[in-house]
Amino acid sequence: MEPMIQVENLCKRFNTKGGTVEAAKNISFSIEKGEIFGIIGLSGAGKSTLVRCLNLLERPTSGTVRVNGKNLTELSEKELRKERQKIGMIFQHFNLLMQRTALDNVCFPMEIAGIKKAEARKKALEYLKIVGLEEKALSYPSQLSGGQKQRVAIARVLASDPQILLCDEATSALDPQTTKAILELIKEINRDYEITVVVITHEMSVVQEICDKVAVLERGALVETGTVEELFRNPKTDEAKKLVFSGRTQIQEMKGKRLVRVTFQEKSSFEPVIANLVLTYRTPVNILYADTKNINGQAQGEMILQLPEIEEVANKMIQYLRDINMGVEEVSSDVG
Ligand SMILES: Nc1ncnc2c1ncn2[C@@H]1O[C@H](COP(=O)(O)OP(=O)(O)OP(=O)(O)O)[C@@H](O)[C@H]1O
Repeated sequence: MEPMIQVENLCKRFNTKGGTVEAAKNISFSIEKGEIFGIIGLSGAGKSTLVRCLNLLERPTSGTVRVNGKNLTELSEKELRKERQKIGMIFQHFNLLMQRTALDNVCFPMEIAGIKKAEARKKALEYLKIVGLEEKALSYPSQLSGGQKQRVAIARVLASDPQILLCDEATSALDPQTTKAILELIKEINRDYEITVVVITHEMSVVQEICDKVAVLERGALVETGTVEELFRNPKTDEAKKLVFSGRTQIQEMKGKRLVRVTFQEKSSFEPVIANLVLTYRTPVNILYADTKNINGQAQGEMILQLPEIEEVANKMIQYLRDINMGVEEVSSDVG
């Protein structure tokens, strides 16, 4: 099957007074239909430029962008407008029309598409219901919380019946709890409406929460692509390591002394637990030993972890492991 989005040798250069900025350097990747694909990078890496090139809001200097097999760079303005309707977008600052109610914001793309007012309102209410905001239909954006505003923006995207949803730092202005809820909603939409999703973010936790695959951008170049699991388990480039942990220096400086023995029922649960632990506290741990033992006919996993030196982080990690029902005991450093 043809990829939903296929980018080949995409370059974008900006000519500024200070010289030429290469915001995208020979980027190639493809996104399959129904996938949730993350593009992650630090500030200035070129994420916004790349996502704007995907719907040609920004015209690439060279290279191609194919959506559903159509090369967008070859289309006329009129054809391009038609193709763009299939690509919805949500933003960090929501971009709602402040003078319109939530309902009228959702009606907006339908009005432009020439749908009759009564029908548009009926549909808009349905979309607001899908995003869990039916009772706020007549509220103005200024009367809504950040999470609610993003829900309206998502309902507005649904109203244009897109095949692709581009999310440009869509949760960056939200608190962790609201972020989780919005990511959950995006996942639901991806599943229920088979909308392919592209998530632009600087936060690894967002990628972990929602993405199937991820591409790492560094100074305009795509340095690593793979499944989210691969990136967590084995980040190859420095940039990916920097994103997975909070910084390389921290890895080098790790001199943790405290050892804990962690036990659990299934060996299979060990990898996601460590990935989550490292990601939650942005600090690596050393696995000194891991095995499965057969105890009374039951598979029992056992791990010896070396925790980071910072006591506060180590204590939090122990609590985290206890909270998810793992057996945790401190051991002296002469184990093994
Ligand atoms: N219109 C423009 N004219 C000149 N330079 C630009 C333009 N847009 C972006 N750039 C430059 O391109 C590079 C990438 O910027 P971009 O906004 O795509 O990065 P980003 O990863 O989205 O960063 P952030 O997360 O901070 O928004 C930067 O060096 C930026 O200064």
